Amino acid sequence: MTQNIFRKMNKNEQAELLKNKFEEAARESVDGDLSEFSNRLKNTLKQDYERILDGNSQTGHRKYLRDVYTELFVVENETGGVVNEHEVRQIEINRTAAEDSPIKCSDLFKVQPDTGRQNRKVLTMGIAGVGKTVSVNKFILDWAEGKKNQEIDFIFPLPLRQLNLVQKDYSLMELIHKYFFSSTARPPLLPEEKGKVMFIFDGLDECRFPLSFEQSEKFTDVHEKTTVDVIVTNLIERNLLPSALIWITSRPAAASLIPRDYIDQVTEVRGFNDEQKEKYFTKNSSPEVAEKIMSHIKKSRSLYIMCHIPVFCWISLSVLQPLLARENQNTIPTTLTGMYIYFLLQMQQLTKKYDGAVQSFEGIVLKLGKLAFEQLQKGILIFYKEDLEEYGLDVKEGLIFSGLCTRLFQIEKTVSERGVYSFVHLSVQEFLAALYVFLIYQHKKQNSFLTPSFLEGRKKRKIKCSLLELHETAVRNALQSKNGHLDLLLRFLMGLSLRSNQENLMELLPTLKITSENMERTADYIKMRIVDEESAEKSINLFYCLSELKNDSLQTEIQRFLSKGGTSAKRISSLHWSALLFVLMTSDETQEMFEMQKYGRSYEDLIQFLPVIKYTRRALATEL
Ligand SMILES: Nc1ncnc2c1ncn2[C@@H]1O[C@H](COP(=O)(O)OP(=O)(O)OP(=O)(O)O)[C@@H](O)[C@H]1O
Repeated sequence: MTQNIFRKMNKNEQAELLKNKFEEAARESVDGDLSEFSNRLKNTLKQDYERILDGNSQTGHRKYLRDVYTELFVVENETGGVVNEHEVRQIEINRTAAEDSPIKCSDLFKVQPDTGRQNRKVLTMGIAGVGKTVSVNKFILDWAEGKKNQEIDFIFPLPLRQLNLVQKDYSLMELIHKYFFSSTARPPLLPEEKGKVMFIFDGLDECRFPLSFEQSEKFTDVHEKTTVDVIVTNLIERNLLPSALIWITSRPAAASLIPRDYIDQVTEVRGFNDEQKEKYFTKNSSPEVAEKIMSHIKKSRSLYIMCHIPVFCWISLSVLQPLLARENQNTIPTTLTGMYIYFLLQMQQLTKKYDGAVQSFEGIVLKLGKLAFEQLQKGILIFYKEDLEEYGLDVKEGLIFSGLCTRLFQIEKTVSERGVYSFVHLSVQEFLAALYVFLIYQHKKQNSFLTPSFLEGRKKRKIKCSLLELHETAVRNALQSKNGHLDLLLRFLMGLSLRSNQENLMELLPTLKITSENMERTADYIKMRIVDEESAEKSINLFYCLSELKNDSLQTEIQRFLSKGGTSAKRISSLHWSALLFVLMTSDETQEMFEMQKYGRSYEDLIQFLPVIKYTRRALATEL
């Protein structure tokens, strides 16, 4: 009004001055607002992210992220190239190649000084328990504490696990308000400048709503209500808030849900390398304990390899720390199954300590195992209250919150106050699933892999099965699975068939009858399947199954073959050939360098050795 009056009075200069002052004040107030909201968000996130569910996630027993955090090995994920050098052809694959170079998560969205380019959308892949969520949490905490990436004004973490629970329609702004600023009357104005706002979608694999990219209509209004899937797809497609940065994490099997065109950079969390494993144990115990643990796990190749997965380090630490303190160290587990049996034993001891014998342990294990097995077969890894109730696990009566379950389960209360449950780790679900399959066989001689509809048609024939038949079905089912979702279950099932493991289980399940069946036929069946198996990953798993059965004859023969100089791999049988690949792929030496000329010199050999070449840092071959 004053401006208009000035103009009417022909005092244009004063009008202009006033206008400029007004605009400046408005700008300052938006900036002030922005930094106030940004600080408020930082405070909220700092509280939410300074502690993590460290493996075993009892409510109230979260650990400080900074206390447990150990640097992870993260790489840019592309394929390797070929380098020529003299008469030796070097094939550099993996880790050392430029495209596979290590990258820090905190640098993922930085402007690159040489090119001036900036990633706007990054997909970070990694297998279960490898540290994706922890990496995301560290990124958020570093930002919230003002340590890194301060050029970003707002970071909004929206884990898919939580978004699954949003059933009503919301606008993007309403969603942000609901999750992050519910205590204020209004949400902030989001800056439109490039790279100022960031959304993090952790756990794409847990997404329970459809993501349809190609057909979806462009949705551009941040204030218009819609369904959560439309918001997510349009943020990724850059229709909604095109200036925003997007970080998505996923297990590999689900990564293809987002077409690669929409992603600027793919990275992979590889877990801990050997040095980082050691650091993890030292940081989470003491140098003496860490040394003992390292020397124990190094004795068993498969445990050592598994420890590149942080969650497995956590399980190893929980199991081995008390065992190594004992005088009698003969009973310390050396196989995967042995480790998980001890893990369950510890859980039971803790349960007794706190709960008394409220529930029959066997009863709970069977219920949990049934849930674990049936849902694993369907690929479901997260559950709601109703899912648990279906298996007789009553949330209301507090069963789930008492002792054992709290230690095996992870409970997340979300904004909607609807609890989401999952096993502390997928491998725990796989172990309990295998235990269930084994116990059902023990009690009823039934094969849990056979569905009721399958059995319907065979009513008149005998339903009782032998352990060999059970093993054969389990192997067949695991080999048929495209994403390997039954691989670990199979390994545990084999391990559970061993007498020594069953003896340890007796402490947990006193009614267990020890099987005295001969495992030779199962081992022969596995060897037969190895010969026919084309996938390197699947054969490796079958070899691990043989290790769980403590049947290492093939490996010993191959080691002997190698120690004799191992020339002309061609003359060995196809079973031994697979064993050779397995031994090479799991040896420390090959990880560093693979000299192919020791085993073959033709192109056919090169093709055959590709799985090994993929695993090694440097592959050497003479001119082919
Ligand atoms: N960098 C790390 N330092 C210390 N411990 C870690 C680290 N990363 C992971 N862990 C341990 O491993 C557990 C699982 O990690 P995380 O939840 O990040 O795995 P993930 O890759 O997100 O797995 P999923 O796909 O199953 O969700 C953590 O609870 C923690 O105990």
